[in-house]
Amino acid sequence: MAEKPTKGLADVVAASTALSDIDGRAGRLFYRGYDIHELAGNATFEEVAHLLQRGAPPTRAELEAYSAELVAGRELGALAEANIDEVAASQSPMEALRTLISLGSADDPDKNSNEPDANLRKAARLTAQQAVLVGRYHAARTGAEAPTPDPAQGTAANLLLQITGRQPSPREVEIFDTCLVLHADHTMNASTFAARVCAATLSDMHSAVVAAIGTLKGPLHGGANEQVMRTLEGLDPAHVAQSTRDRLARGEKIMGFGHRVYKTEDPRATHLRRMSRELAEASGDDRYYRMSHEMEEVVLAEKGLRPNVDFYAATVYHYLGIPTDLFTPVFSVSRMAGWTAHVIEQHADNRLIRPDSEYIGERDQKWVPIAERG
Ligand SMILES: CC(=O)SCCNC(=O)CCNC(=O)[C@H](O)C(C)(C)COP(=O)(O)OP(=O)(O)OC[C@H]1O[C@@H](n2cnc3c(N)ncnc32)[C@H](O)[C@@H]1OP(=O)(O)O
Ligand SMILES: O=C([O-])CC(=O)C(=O)O
Repeated sequence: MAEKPTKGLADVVAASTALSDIDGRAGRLFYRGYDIHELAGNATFEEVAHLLQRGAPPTRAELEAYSAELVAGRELGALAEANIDEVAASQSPMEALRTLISLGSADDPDKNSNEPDANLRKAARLTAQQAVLVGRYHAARTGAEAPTPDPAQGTAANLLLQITGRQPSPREVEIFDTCLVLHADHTMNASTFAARVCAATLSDMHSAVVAAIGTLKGPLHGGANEQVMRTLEGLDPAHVAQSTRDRLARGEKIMGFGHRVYKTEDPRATHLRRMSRELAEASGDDRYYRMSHEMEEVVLAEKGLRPNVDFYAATVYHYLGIPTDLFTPVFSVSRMAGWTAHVIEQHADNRLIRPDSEYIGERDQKWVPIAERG
């Protein structure tokens, strides 16, 4: 008989990885051995994507070559290009990304190969395309002309320009770049696990990231950042504490709090809180930052729960001028670096992922033909 399952696979080690590591008690996160506190504000998203996908921080020449690959990879395939308007008109942002990445596989020159070189090329293209797709989707649904990506600028500057339609300040780009760095990988989170399960059948990288996008979309995972903003927008600033207490008393979950692995502060939240405060002060309207801070104090006092990565990311994105329903898509742009790196890692040392289940249904049933069932 199968063992009792651990609900939600909590504490089950499902894979070996050299990509990221978490010390949940100490509140520490590492990408390939580099502390997130060292990377935040010092490394660019492109450097981190290279680190994850290609195994080491790039030299200057490697970064130039990788950046050129990303620029070339911004070109969408013909099928995605032909359908973007229709998809934008009929699908929400995360649905649309799931569809458009799936369509994009049709035109990917490496679509039929899981070989290491093909996977590296696809990882770069998918990372570049996810950012372009978010900007193009937003332009298509608003009827605006998407600003042409500037080949001299990186992912953060271009994506902010594409979404907001205005040239961001250098500090805004730095902050957004740090957000992308902070969200790039996170051990066996649900979307990465989904990607690895798919890849482990020896399916292709596009299929794996489509599974991951669908998984990130849920409000218990990446979808929480959008819900955080909707909560803040729906709150009366004068009653944040009472309303939060009331919701907790009713047994409701407060989005952006709690984590399966961290038992103390999520180290990414430390940076996001600081950046949220900076942007709030610079904006001249720090209402949402103050409300967030008040919520944080109440949830800690009442439930002992701390903010996760999604909590202060919401107000950072808001102050950067990103529409609320693009918060999770922005997360997916960054996490594409991690998902693709995990697919590469899975394919390099593969075994089918097929756990067991505990059967809790009826046994020894006798089949009654439909004519006798009434
Ligand atoms: C990028 C990311 O994915 S970060 C996570 C984003 N998700 C969210 O912010 C959604 C809100 N948070 C949650 O739902 C959870 O904390 C999760 C999904 C992140 C982790 O889930 P789990 O590890 O399964 O914890 P679980 O949901 O069992 O919670 C344990 C207890 O804390 C409570 N709890 C956990 N999170 C919250 C919360 N945000 N608000 C209120 N109570 C909470 C649960 O109700 C449960 O209480 P109980 O034991 O009295 O029933
Ligand atoms: O690790 C998790 O379960 C969720 C998370 O914080 C992430 O994916 O960044």
